[in-house]
Amino acid sequence: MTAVGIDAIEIRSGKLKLDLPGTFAPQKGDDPEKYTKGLGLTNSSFPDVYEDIVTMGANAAKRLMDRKGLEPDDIGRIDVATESAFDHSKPVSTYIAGCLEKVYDGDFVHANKGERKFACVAGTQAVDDAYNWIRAGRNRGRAALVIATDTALYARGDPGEATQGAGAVAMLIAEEPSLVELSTDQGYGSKDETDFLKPNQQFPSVDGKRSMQVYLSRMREALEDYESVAGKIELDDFAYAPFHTPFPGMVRKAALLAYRHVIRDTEYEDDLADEIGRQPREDAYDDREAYEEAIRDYMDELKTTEQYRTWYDDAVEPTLGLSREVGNWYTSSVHVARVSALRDALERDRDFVDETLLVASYGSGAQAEIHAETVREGWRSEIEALDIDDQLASRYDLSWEEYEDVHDIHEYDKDLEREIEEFTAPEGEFVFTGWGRMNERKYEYVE
Ligand SMILES: CC(=O)SCCNC(=O)CCNC(=O)[C@H](O)C(C)(C)COP(=O)(O)OP(=O)(O)OC[C@H]1O[C@@H](n2cnc3c(N)ncnc32)[C@H](O)[C@@H]1OP(=O)(O)O
Repeated sequence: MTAVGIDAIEIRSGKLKLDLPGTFAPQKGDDPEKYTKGLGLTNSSFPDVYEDIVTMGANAAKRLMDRKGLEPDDIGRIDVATESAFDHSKPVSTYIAGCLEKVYDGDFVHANKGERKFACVAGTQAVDDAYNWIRAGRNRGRAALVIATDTALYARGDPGEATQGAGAVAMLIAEEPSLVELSTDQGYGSKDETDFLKPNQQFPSVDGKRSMQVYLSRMREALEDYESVAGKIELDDFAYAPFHTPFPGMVRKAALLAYRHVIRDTEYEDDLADEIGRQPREDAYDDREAYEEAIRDYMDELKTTEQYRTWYDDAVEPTLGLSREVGNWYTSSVHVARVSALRDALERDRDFVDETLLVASYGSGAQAEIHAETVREGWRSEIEALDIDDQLASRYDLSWEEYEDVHDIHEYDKDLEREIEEFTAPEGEFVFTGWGRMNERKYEYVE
């Protein structure tokens, strides 16, 4: 079977940053370590006044197309995943295609365009759609452009305000990919939940604590479903496990739960038995409450063991590198985690071809998806080509007053937008220039 997967990837960060321990924590009267140690975040990427989901997505896509030497005719499909759309009818992919057509000779007239919605898991779903389109033989030799893009902002004062972010990831899905091959084994955990939603509003309604529980429950179901098709997960089979990362502290919880599940009835559990005992089994307890308390005690001990720490430090911690610096990017967050893992492999000069990643995506509302990917020959040059370090280093560091000014314009309030000056000077990029006659948003390319 011809390999299908991610051929190339580009990341575009918002050009501003909010320093969480330095700028945000003092204003909230919080200990800075709540952010750096508790949530695991140092900075949030933030969009400048001329940036939004279209500009970030188009800028990521343009860099990808230029680097890979692609013309519009090479692309048969453009799918955008976002939770931050500003239109209920016209998909963001049409705006992004319109931007790209300003700078390329050809056009995307014969490309199928769409928009995927299921909170943060939509980015992975769009990758799946592209994969299925190619597998079905409907691509006519062309590749798919998948763009996950979000301005992940919360209402001022919401606890989620600490986990904001803004950025886009563009991925080229193609046959014989350079970066990773996707496997057909997938597991899902999906239920109707009311934990995080945006009913006709740009900033979300969130039950933060509940959303964390829902994340863990759906992940467990997805893991069980994955094992039902792919067989029991062996810890040593996976080099890294990138998770959807709203904030690294969430992944810390999910990884511990996943580890407990995976080692049950294995030699890893046996090896730990002398130190912390065996995992509680439900049938040994009179009621669910006592069982759950025993599980919590076991997990508290498990996370301190050298065996667990070693696995976590090798397979999970390296996936969090970029997230700590950029915050939650919703639909692209798990794709940023994958890049962090591959960057770690590069830094450590790992011989990495044919290694496997276990990728765990999640979207509120709620659905988790878990699948495996295999690293391909071209991974090293793809990861070396990223310029994300330069982007992060050149972000404009917002003061508290500037943050307060700029935050609300990304709720797409037209009156506010005219009043606020940009913080950075655009160069060689797509920018938002204002609203049109039919309330459409307008864009230009600035040389
Ligand atoms: C959108 C999605 O992807 S859904 C899945 C995840 N959900 C979200 O991201 C929803 C948006 N986020 C939120 O609503 C909020 O940020 C929340 C609910 C996650 C956390 O908000 P708060 O209630 O303000 O934070 P909380 O008091 O729980 O502190 C966060 C962590 O920092 C720890 N902490 C607090 N102070 C400190 C400190 N001084 N030093 C070290 N750690 C600290 C807390 O113990 C907690 O860690 P724990 O959960 O392991 O105990």
